Amino acid sequence: MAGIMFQDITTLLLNPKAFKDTIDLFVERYKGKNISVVAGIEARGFIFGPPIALAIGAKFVPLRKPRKLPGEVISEKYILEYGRDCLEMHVGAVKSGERALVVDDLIATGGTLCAAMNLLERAGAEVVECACVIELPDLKGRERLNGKPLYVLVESH
Ligand SMILES: O=P(O)(O)OC[C@H]1O[C@H](OP(=O)(O)OP(=O)(O)O)[C@H](O)[C@@H]1O
Ligand SMILES: Nc1ncnc2[nH]cnc12
Repeated sequence: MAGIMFQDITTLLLNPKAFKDTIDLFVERYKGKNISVVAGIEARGFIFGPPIALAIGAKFVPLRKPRKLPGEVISEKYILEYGRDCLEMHVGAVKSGERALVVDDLIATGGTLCAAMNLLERAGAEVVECACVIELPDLKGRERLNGKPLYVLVESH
């Protein structure tokens, strides 16, 4: 993609110690926080979300691109650094009042995380925090999260 400095997490996955250390940092932060839902964003949030969910005893809820989930869904459209897209979540996956963590690999403009939080909040969940491995702070994605806390492991300028 012309003009985009693509941040690739696949090299991290090739190093089992680095991958485990990454997951452990999130698990240390979120265990014992009464979080019952880890929502992961397709596609790269599906890599980091499930191991965190298993370690803290939460269910994993996939937030998917359109027309991938077989059941009834709610949808949120959003705009990102290189186009527009939409996220969907199964109706009934999350109950009203549940405490949720949203996980993705990276925040750029924040549009994706904003759409994810909207889906969870429409289902009545309380989003406790968003967690990403990488933040691109120059794109000011944090400002689109309506004051919701965002935890990241590294910033890339
Ligand atoms: O903060 P934003 O500007 O919304 O961008 C961040 C999103 O962009 C990337 O996913 P992408 O939409 O490229 O999809 P993919 O994971 O399926 O490759 C990344 O994994 C985040 O989900
Ligand atoms: N620069 C970037 N690198 C990787 N994933 C992205 N998603 C949005 N912007 C991105």
